[in-house]
Amino acid sequence: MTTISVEHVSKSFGKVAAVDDLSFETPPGAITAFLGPNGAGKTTTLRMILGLVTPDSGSVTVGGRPYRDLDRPLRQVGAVLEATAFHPGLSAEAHLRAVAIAAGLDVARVGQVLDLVDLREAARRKVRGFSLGMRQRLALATALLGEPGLLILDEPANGLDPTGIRWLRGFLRAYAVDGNSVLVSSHVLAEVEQIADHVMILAAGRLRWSGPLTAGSSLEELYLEVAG
Ligand SMILES: Nc1ncnc2c1ncn2[C@@H]1O[C@H](COP(=O)(O)OP(=O)(O)OP(=O)(O)O)[C@@H](O)[C@H]1O
Repeated sequence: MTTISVEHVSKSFGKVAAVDDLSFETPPGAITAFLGPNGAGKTTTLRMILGLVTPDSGSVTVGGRPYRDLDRPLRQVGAVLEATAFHPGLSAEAHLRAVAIAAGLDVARVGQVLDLVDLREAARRKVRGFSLGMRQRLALATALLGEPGLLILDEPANGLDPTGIRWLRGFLRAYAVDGNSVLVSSHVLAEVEQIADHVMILAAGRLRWSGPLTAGSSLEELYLEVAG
């Protein structure tokens, strides 16, 4: 069970306090949504969890250890951050094979993840011709290669068509039901209401609200009250 633990974390860029004394733990086996206005510090926090940004103070661990100290990170954490870059001249399949080989994962997993994200038919096409939604699916396939217990997704529904959004919802629910954890950052409150078990609302780098989503109460009202 891979839990994220953030303890008294702060990060400034020059005079901007992007994250200010932030503490939280993600509940295991659940879908947690990370919400907040533009510039609230969500992406900075996700990047600190993944060891891409170093906090000025505090501690960030995944399954009890800093991300950079994980022995086989792709087996523990799958991440899709914004603007995921692929080599445009590679096919989806070649991209996935390259990542699998580099990470010491079984290449047989490539076919499985292509099926999981429903990209099998486009597997041999060059990524340069992929739509935004297809890129999202490929990014998710890449994140799933190591069968991680934790998925971290930044705006995963961005670019997906309505069928794709429904598919993503079902996929993430099944993934969480299997005992895995999902942390998803989003601005689409209607989508979050349908998908999340637990919500964290960040504003100006601080956690303003955290708790389970309760049926019948309006997330939009709560969000506007807390962060608006
Ligand atoms: N590399 C950086 N250099 C300078 N400032 C940065 C950097 N990264 C983030 N910031 C600043 O830190 C603050 C938090 O940004 P962050 O991207 O974490 O917000 P966010 O909640 O993800 O916003 P959005 O919803 O718009 O994606 C912003 O004021 C942003 O300009």
